[in-house]
Amino acid sequence: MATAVPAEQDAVARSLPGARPHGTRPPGVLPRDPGAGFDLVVVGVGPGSAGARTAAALTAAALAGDPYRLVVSAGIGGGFAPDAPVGSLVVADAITAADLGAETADGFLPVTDLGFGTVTHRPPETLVRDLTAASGARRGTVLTVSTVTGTADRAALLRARHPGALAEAMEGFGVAEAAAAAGLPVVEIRAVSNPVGPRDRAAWRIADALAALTGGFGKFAPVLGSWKPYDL
Ligand SMILES: O=C(O)c1cccc(C(=O)CC[C@H]2O[C@@H](n3cnc4c(=O)[nH]cnc43)[C@H](O)[C@@H]2O)c1
Repeated sequence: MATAVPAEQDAVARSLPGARPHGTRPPGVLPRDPGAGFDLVVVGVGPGSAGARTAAALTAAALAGDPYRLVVSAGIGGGFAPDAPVGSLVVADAITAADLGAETADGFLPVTDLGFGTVTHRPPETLVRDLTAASGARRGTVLTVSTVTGTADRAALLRARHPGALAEAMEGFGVAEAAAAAGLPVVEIRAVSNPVGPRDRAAWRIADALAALTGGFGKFAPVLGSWKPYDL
């Protein structure tokens, strides 16, 4: 379970009583209580830090002979109005790097158009379906940005480029790249703290979003714990 900051980790952990910080679980110990199958990692803000720290955690677990089977990127995020209001939960059916590419005179080109890499990771459909059914969370694209959107024009441009986008945050694509490199499925879950648009940091409803994250994980945990990758 990768979160950017400790406050997000605490919000998730409140619904996963047996969860532990990454690296503290003795290899091979079978979980006995709900939540005990989850490890928590603070991966920092932004896709670079998130990717590096997630990759390090996945590699360490694999080398210890106790590899992970699913990677979850979770935290607060901005929501595109009116579809993802403040306090709502979004489960990503696509995790897309929104600004990974090149500006040209004719507009933005994703790196895939330049012949490199990928810009979207898709969480397993059955997992997205079961998480949304269990919680009432919305499903849609979650964009990963390196710069928080701060104007209505930029929000409109992102939505035009990504019509399925419900939310933006700063870590999902980095976490997903690390998961893909390790051959693991990934999902991203965001609780909306602010609308994507003109910057008004004072209006971010962080406490409400963290509470929504805690409430959501009470419903997500059984699904995440029992999900089998039969549709990969
Ligand atoms: O100040 C606090 O108490 C606090 C508690 C929890 C989290 C924070 C953060 O500032 C987390 C930054 C984190 O949030 C994501 N985020 C939230 N809104 C947006 C947005 O509109 N656009 C992009 N990212 C957003 C992001 O993933 C950051 O890593 C503070």
